[in-house]
Amino acid sequence: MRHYDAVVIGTGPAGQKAAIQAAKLGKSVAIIEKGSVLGGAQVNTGTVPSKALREAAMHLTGAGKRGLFGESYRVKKTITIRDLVSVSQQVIRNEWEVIREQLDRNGVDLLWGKAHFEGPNLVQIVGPDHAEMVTGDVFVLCVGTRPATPDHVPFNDNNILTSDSFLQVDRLPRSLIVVGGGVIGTEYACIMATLGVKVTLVEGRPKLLGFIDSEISEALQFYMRREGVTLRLGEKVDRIYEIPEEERQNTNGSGGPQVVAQLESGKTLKAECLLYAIGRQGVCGDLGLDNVGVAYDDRERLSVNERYQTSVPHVYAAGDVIGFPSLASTSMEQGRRAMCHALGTEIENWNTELFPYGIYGVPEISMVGKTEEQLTDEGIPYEAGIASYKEIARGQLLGDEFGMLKVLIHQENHTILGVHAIGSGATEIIHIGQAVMAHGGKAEYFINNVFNFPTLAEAYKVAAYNGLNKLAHV
Ligand SMILES: Cc1cc2nc3c(=O)[nH]c(=O)nc-3n(C[C@H](O)[C@H](O)[C@H](O)COP(=O)(O)OP(=O)(O)OC[C@H]3O[C@@H](n4cnc5c(N)ncnc54)[C@H](O)[C@@H]3O)c2cc1C
Ligand SMILES: NC(=O)c1ccc[n+]([C@@H]2O[C@H](COP(=O)([O-])OP(=O)(O)OC[C@H]3O[C@@H](n4cnc5c(N)ncnc54)[C@H](O)[C@@H]3O)[C@@H](O)[C@H]2O)c1
Repeated sequence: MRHYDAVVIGTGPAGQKAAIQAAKLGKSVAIIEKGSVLGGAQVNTGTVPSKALREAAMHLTGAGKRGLFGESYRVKKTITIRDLVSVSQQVIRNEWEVIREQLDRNGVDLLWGKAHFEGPNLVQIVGPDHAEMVTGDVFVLCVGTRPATPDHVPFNDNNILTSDSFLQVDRLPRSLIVVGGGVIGTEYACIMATLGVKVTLVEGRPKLLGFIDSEISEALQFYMRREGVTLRLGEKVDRIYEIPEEERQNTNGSGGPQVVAQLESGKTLKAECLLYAIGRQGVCGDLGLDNVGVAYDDRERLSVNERYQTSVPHVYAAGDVIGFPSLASTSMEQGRRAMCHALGTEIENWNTELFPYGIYGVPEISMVGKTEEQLTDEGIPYEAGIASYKEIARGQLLGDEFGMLKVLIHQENHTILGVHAIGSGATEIIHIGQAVMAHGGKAEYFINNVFNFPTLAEAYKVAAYNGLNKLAHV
């Protein structure tokens, strides 16, 4: 039986970085994967395919360039699912190779099969054609999540779909109901609307993306409505069912409605497909955690302390399995930090407050730090400095007249408390604000330093002037 200093379960972003960190610290490490491919949700069903789909949609429809070339600008008249999928498959294959090479290069043992704890330090791995046992001193559980699929929704892989099965659909539906205005629902609603699909989004709360700054979500909602998306906010779905085939053919013909969503308010929505995206569910139930003494909640997720340690000291967890924010970006860093602590290597920064969020809707959104609502609730005095992309030469060059950057500035000491961006490059330029915040920088930093011209980064300077000018008049 092989013994390892560290054993990681799951090859998603959390697991990859945990395993490589152990190898870099000179430890023997194994990583276990139950699927047939590497990379978890990030590479196969989540981040990469959805972003590849978005890039393809943006490129093929010319969206984002319409401010420059006119509303009717379109690169390709008819877009097939093949156009979209081919881009995504190429990127996914490349990611598999990159992960494989990184693991090999660092001497991480990759063990294929489903991991199951047989004792506190003993794991059985059952693969497609073999089974083996390994022991480990420390474990990092990075098993991720799967889409929540409540029993009352008749999922069928054809027209009532989760975000996993949505990627397998071989046609572009003419109409789509999206249930859930969280990150997945919002991103796919935007992508599909860009492709010309008639989208209706139902969200139980009064706004999309509950955790983002309200001004930004209002701007997003305005843009989505302008692109033809119907938003049913503050509404919940009561019942979802397929229209029987006979009725469909008799009344609608092909491409017509196939699915009905009845809302609690009494409204009836019909569309060719429905995407159900109301959150994700853990997969800890069949890990054998009873044999270790680690408990999981009713959604099969794990609780950890600030060092990513479960209630059993040698067992750590990172990534989606520990809940919010459930991002590939944060999962990687959680995995790395968990492994460092497990192997007795302290790292300097345990701060999670500057973890950024990137939401790849159309338009793109990003944030770091506090929202206006949080600052108000916490009684922190601030002023908002705003730059509209209309005032930025690069915004004009890109044809993005809609974007904006908002910098929240402490009223007294002028430190930066939060940065919120919507529009082209939002997920990139956010890191400028993040770096300044990490170093305790003030709004004056943006005024007193020169930025390349023309860049979107210039928006920081304009926002800082705007905020400080307002403060001068307080
Ligand atoms: C549609 C969609 C879009 C997304 N877009 C973004 C985005 O743009 N940016 C972003 O930052 N995040 C995004 N995310 C979130 C991101 O994909 C996840 O946060 C990330 O993949 C979580 O990483 P993880 O390592 O925790 O788990 P996962 O990536 O889920 O990987 C877990 C791995 O563990 C394996 N596993 C599970 N149980 C066992 C077992 N018993 N034995 C062996 N192996 C096991 C699984 O097979 C899987 O490979 C998106 C998610 C979705 C669904
Ligand atoms: N760009 C990114 O970083 C990215 C992209 C996609 C997904 N993800 C991650 O994937 C995870 C899952 O995303 P998600 O969007 O499925 O979940 P979520 O929890 O973010 O959002 C679910 C939404 O559904 C709503 N809802 C719940 N029940 C409802 C009902 N019956 N009717 C109408 N609305 C209802 C909730 O109010 C909530 O807004 C998230 O944690 C997210 O971080 C990240």
